[in-house]
Amino acid sequence: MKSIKDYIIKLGFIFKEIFKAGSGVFFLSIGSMFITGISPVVTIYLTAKLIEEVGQNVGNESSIVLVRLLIILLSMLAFIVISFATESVKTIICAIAGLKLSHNIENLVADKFQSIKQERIDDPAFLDLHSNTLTKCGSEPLNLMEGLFGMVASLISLVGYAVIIIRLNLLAFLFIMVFTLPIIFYKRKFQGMMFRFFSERTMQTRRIWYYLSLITDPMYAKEVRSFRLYDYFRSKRKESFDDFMKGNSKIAAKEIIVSIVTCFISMIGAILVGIWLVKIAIAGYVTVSEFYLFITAIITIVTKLIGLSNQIASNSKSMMFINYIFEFMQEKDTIESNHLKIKEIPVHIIRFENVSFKYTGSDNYVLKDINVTFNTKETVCLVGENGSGKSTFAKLLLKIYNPTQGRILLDDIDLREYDINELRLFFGVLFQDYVKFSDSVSNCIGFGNIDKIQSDTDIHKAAEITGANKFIENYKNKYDTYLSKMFYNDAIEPSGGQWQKIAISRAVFSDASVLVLDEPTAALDPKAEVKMFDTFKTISNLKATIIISHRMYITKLADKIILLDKGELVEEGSFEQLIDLKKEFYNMYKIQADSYSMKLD
Ligand SMILES: Nc1ncnc2c1ncn2[C@@H]1O[C@H](COP(=O)(O)OP(=O)(O)OP(=O)(O)O)[C@@H](O)[C@H]1O
Repeated sequence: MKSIKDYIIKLGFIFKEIFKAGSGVFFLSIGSMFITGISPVVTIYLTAKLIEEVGQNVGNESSIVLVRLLIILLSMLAFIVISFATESVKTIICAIAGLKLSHNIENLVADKFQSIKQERIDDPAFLDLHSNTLTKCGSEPLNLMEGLFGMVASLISLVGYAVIIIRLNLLAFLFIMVFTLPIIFYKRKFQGMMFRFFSERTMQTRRIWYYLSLITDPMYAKEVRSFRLYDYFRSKRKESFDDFMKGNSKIAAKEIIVSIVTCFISMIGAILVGIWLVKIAIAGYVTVSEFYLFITAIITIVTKLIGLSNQIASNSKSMMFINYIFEFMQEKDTIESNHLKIKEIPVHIIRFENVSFKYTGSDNYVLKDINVTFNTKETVCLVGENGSGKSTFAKLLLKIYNPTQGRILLDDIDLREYDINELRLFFGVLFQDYVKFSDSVSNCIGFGNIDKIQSDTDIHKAAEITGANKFIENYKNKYDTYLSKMFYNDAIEPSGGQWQKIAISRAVFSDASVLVLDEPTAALDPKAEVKMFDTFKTISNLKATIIISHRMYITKLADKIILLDKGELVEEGSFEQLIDLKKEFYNMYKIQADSYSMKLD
């Protein structure tokens, strides 16, 4: 009962979306469904009528007879033309509305995706669902609608044929029906098996796609070619694909055999009833035109029933795929947000209180019992070895993840109490793996604050602060220059360091109170790096800045340095304090300083 209700709810959703995409499709499909449904029955009925009329009027060439025959003939043709025209228009309208429907459902999926927690996005099981949803959300809803209307059309035809056969003999009809039951049952069963196979192999399918992208995506071309990896990834893809096909072919082979056998079984009913019909026709119990009508109905009803079994199976498969969309839309692991606004005060205090964190699926704590307080007048530098947890610290502060234990407080209130959008405006960020947008320079910087993306003066100011203006102004179209050659031939591909300066400009352009910069100088040349040091001085005078860096000289900027080691906060204080402490920070600083004081001769 629950599953029927569930089915109806899902169908209701799909039909609502189809209606939104184009009510014309809906009504045309209903019209076409009726015409397609009754058309074959009407055609054989009119043909039988024509045979009967011709038979009764052999030798009678009166104009009344000729007109009557002509009317029957024209009715047949008119019906064929109308059904063909409706079907053609429906196909065209469906193709257009199908695009719109796919687009609308993709948007719903994208809206939902935006609300999913990062922890869940990191989960491979979620990536399976995500991939299944995205690959099916475009095509399956329309497939289901067309399939259901097609099924109703077949049922209408079947009712017509059933009426004809029942007029002949009810038992003959039941006899035919019983013999077609196996094919309907097994077709549905195999579609279920195929669906389960595809579901279980989603990760393998993703892997096949992953290898394809490695060998075809321009983004990977340089590295794959330089390391001569093409053959390796191609063979890995083939290996995965062959294994996938082995499983797929096994089910398909079984399905072919069972289809042929059940098809023959269905035909047995029709053959037996046909033999009986021939016998009663020879005995003179039915006329020639009735014989034509009945024999055509018997043969066609079986082919229609076989067709219906395919439709039922493919509709149930579509519905199973559509379940992915529903499962995705019902994801509960969404980003929580409360309503609290951030106070408008000159200095905010941020406090990590017994914060520990481990990533989903991992047993290891990446941050362990962190306690630290800093305020937004301070410039904070986070240092530590690779993997010590610096970026994770920043991600918790940005509320991309929540602490596994402990709390992060902003002005003594847990970050979880705040409106998430307030927090997103409060913090500006440069991620280590920042995005290189394919867009104009102006937008690439303006994305730092979408609400004032039109403000060219502020965009230019941000680029001046970071020094990005120097190379931007050399571009022919200045700030209107398109970056990355994804769409335009005359676009510019900035160098690694130039991209980094654009990304820092984006963070600077944000109206954030606190800037979090993760490895902001990693791609800069030595001269640019020294200049960027002055830039950070300027930025940190303008707003609170948290810098994560392996460049120890940057720590001179800091009011507070936090040193992490294997997820633990091991040292904390001003530059002078930590140097005087002569412990780990001192050692790290000294190693780098010594390595830079190389003799020039
Ligand atoms: N999404 C993730 N899922 C699971 N583990 C992760 C994830 N991101 C990072 N880690 C693990 O967390 C640990 C800390 O990583 P993090 O990126 O915070 O270190 P880091 O100090 O910023 O390192 P680096 O200086 O190399 O950038 C590492 O062991 C890393 O493997």
